[in-house]
Amino acid sequence: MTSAESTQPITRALVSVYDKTGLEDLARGLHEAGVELVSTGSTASRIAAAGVPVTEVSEITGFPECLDGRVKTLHPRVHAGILADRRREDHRAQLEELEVQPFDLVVVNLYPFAETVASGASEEEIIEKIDIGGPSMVRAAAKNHASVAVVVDPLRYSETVAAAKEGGFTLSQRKRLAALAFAHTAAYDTAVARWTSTEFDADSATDVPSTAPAPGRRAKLHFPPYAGLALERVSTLRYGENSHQPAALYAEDGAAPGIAQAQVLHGKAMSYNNYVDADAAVRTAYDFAQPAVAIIKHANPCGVAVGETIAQAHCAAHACDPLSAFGGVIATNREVSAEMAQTVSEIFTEVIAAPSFAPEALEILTKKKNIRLLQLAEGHSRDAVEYKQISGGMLLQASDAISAEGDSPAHWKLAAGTPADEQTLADLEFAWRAVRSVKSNAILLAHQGATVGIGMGQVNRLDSCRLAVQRANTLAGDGVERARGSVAASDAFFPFADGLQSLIAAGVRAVVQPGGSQRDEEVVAAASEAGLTMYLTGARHFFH
Ligand SMILES: NC(=O)c1ncn([C@@H]2O[C@H](COP(=O)(O)O)[C@@H](O)[C@H]2O)c1NC=O
Repeated sequence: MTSAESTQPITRALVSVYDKTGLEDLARGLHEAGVELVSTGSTASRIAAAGVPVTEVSEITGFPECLDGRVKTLHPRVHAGILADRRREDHRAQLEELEVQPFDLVVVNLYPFAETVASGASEEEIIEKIDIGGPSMVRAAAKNHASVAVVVDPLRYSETVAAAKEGGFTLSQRKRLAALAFAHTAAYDTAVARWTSTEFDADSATDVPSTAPAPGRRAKLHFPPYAGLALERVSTLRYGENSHQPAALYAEDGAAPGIAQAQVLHGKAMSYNNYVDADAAVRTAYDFAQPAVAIIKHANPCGVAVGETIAQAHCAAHACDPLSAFGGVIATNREVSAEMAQTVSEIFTEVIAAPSFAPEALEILTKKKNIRLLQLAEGHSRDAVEYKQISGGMLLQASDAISAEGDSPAHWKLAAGTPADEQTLADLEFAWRAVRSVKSNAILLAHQGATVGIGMGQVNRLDSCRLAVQRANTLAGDGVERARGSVAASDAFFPFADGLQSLIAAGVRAVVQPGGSQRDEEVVAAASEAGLTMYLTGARHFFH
């Protein structure tokens, strides 16, 4: 806005709001500014009860609000008053001829459609909460921003009153309000279209999977013909993956609270890569019921561990690969304690993402100006469906998740060797949960609830096995061969026995893998011959 811009005085306002927050103050303020108020049913009652003069919309239309509120403002006397372009002589003349008085301001907020769906209401109740008259007025006013200001958010009432008292909004302010209003109705309609597409167009929806699901996994998920997204910018970022890529963070309307909704408690602004790694780290840590820590570099874990305490889990995760943990992104599934904070304060760390930080932990960590502390939103979770952009479109799939039933050892099949003892089985379960956070092809070696060697992102499984062994035996830098006596998890089946042979040669004593290869027999025979315990899960956890 430039100071030279002229304003459009506000003399008459149409107010129709479901959410009555701040309504009395708005009405009083507008009245003090000399604005005449016109309003619908219960909005008008609230304004009148506050002692502010108001005209019922039915007096203007000469038609009663009817059909349980389905028709209130849907009338030419209302819409002509909003849509007349007052810059045009012919529009002004028509208003006069039709005896329609124009509106300068429209204040509307809509029926709570998404909230009604989320509440588990019946179809009938949900349908009644599809607002028709509200979006019509909002869109009309936004289109006619040349003459009308539109306000859809109670947070803007005080600036609206201030504008009314100072001669109205400028054109650039009205344009900005119009853009916000169109975004508001677009997000509203997206929610309605997604719901109707899911509920009413189920016949053309695709059901997945076509094969029988593993135990505990979702049998069916609808992919409706329409899957609109409403994204709202949270912040612009310094840059994207690289410094020549401009970037921004958006939050999805109606999504489960995730990393996009987390709060930065301390430190510099989060970068694009920080967000990507924090998301991967939290996904990993939240796969465990016990206190767990994941340390991530470039979207891959360089250490994952569980422990009696979060500090123990952190020490064990860090010990896996201290070299790579430098500059890492850490996530916990428990409050960060003072003890953990003390240890982390001595290691260069980019981000700690956690459900909460103990006050003493905050005191220690906020002394480090370069570390970012990210507090996860209450009820942090992942959406049931995930999106992956490809050129020209988007792939949607049910999010991969650890299933309490399907991924539990109770459902595994012993394919080779003797049944694992309790500790070995616990380590195998830990390794199986952790491996799903490693980019494929993934081989993960673990011992006593901690990773000891991770072979990530290789284009063949043999290399992943070799990498996991080599990293287990060298990264701690103390000459101890940590692969020996460890257990291994493989995110997908072994297509040949060679990868498994390299694990056996390194002294791995038990393996968990999905099975299902054409050469399973060969792989199982190699395990049996080596006296190796091998479990088959029947489920795969590729991660790209
Ligand atoms: N049908 C109509 O003509 C109509 N006009 C306005 N509304 C909505 O009615 C609500 C306000 O109604 P009330 O003032 O009665 O609480 C607002 O959320 C507004 O968006 C309407 N309701 C739904 O479509």
